[in-house]
Amino acid sequence: MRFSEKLGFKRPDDEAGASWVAILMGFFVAFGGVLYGYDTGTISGIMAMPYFKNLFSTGYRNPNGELDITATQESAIVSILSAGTFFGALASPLLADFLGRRPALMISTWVFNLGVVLQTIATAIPMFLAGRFFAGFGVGLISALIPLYQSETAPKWIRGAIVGAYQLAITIGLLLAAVVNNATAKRPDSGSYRIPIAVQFAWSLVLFVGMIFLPETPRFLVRSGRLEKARAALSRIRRLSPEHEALAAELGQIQANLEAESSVRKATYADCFRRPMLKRQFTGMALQALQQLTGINFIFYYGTRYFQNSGVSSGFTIGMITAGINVASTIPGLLAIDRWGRRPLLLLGAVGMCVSQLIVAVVGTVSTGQRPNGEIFVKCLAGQQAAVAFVCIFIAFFASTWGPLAWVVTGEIYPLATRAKALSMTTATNWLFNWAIAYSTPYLVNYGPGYANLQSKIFFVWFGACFLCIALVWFFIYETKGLSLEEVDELYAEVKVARKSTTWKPTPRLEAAGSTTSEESKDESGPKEASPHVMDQGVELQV
Ligand SMILES: OC[C@H]1O[C@](O)(CO)[C@@H](O)[C@@H]1O
Repeated sequence: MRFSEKLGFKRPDDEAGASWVAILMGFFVAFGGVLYGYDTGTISGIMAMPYFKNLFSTGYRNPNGELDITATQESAIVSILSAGTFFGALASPLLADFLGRRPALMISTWVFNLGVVLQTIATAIPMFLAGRFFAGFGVGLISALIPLYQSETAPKWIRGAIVGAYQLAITIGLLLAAVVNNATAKRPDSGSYRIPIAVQFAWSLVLFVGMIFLPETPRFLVRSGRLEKARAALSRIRRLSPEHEALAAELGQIQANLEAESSVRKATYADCFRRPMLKRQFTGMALQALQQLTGINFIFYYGTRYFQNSGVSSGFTIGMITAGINVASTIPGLLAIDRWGRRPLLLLGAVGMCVSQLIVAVVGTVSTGQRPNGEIFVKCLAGQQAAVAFVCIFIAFFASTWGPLAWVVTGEIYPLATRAKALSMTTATNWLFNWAIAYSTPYLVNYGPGYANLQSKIFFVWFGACFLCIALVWFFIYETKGLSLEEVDELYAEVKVARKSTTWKPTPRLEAAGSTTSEESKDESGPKEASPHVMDQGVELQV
């Protein structure tokens, strides 16, 4: 029995050539998620480092009398990265379609490196902010290009796990950030924060060097009219000679797919918000917005400082524990996605997160007090420890469900006609809310004029959002486990109530009509020669 079969994946018998090269390629580029996770994760610890606070302070002293950065500066430093990422993600199609997926990825690593250099040499906030913006822009480009590269090269039967591996890499990046921060935090010099920043260069170098050896995607090469290069790339990926008939057949499929795509008149952005697409567009954007509003990044961006303020001895240690739980819990989630299904997992995750956040909010609030100068003190250490434990439980629920599933579900609910546009908007929604949380939480949490001083009560906000997560899944998430993209279209057309989708079975129409085999119909890259649903969708959408 193959290793992949032991893990529950089933490779179709008729798949041509080797799949391990494509799988390795997919997993290798997933490594780019480390840049994303590390870059977003490192800042929490950096802002808590005494050397950093001293160097970048513009004279403000915190309630403990230490030189510090203000909440306004803190929010600018954290959120400018997400702003850069938002624009980077939107700009990615320009590079990817013009130069190709591979050069686009390689260039992105250098945009990122520019940001790393600026942050490392900065001694004042404006240059540090510029560095964060460029690093963010690079991460935004990479965050959109990696799933694109993966989807154009991954074998269909293991694509979910490969896309999920990208989320796993994000969590590994967050963990690496916590470990490196922890290792340097006690240094008395500028190395305390400069080393964690400069280290990112290594991750981006790994991606850059790796990309030198990986091929361009055959799909992009066909699209840009370079058939012979596409044949060569495919022959490398499938381990078949360029003359092999299976290779010619696959190239033919790619061409037929592209022709089917271009025969559907391009849908506009406005079409995504009209019936029959409106429900799916809303579902995807709400899913991504709520994934952020669960409060996950409050923990990863501000966790170290928050736990320090709450009197729990080492915020850095807790940062490592939370990041470790995040990685470990993502793995069972990936293995469960194609077995349990999307709806049960998302529902379980939403209920688990909701209960944990409520407990953290109540226990965290009653076990701390605040002095008139704004300083937080611990009234009940056991209560604080319990709150930290429930933060960990919350992370485990998030990482095994909403973390990967937000990407998996948004990747599979859109029809070919609107898919690229719909997806770019849902991804941008994730970054927009990421930014909003990074920007607003210091104002909401901290003490001082103009600040809401919510402290632990902020967890009531995340609790409210997790409650909305339950409602979203119940009323809007359709079960798409094991369905091809065409069947997902059929499902949305036939089933009006989301919870009834779990008992829906696709009609065997495609097989009966002989237009495609059952394995072909599961190809997420879209229908082949007879592409009835693409055409149906084109007519249905009036595009
Ligand atoms: O694992 C946590 C990480 O996952 C994401 O939500 C992306 O899916 C990030 O915004 C967050 O930092």
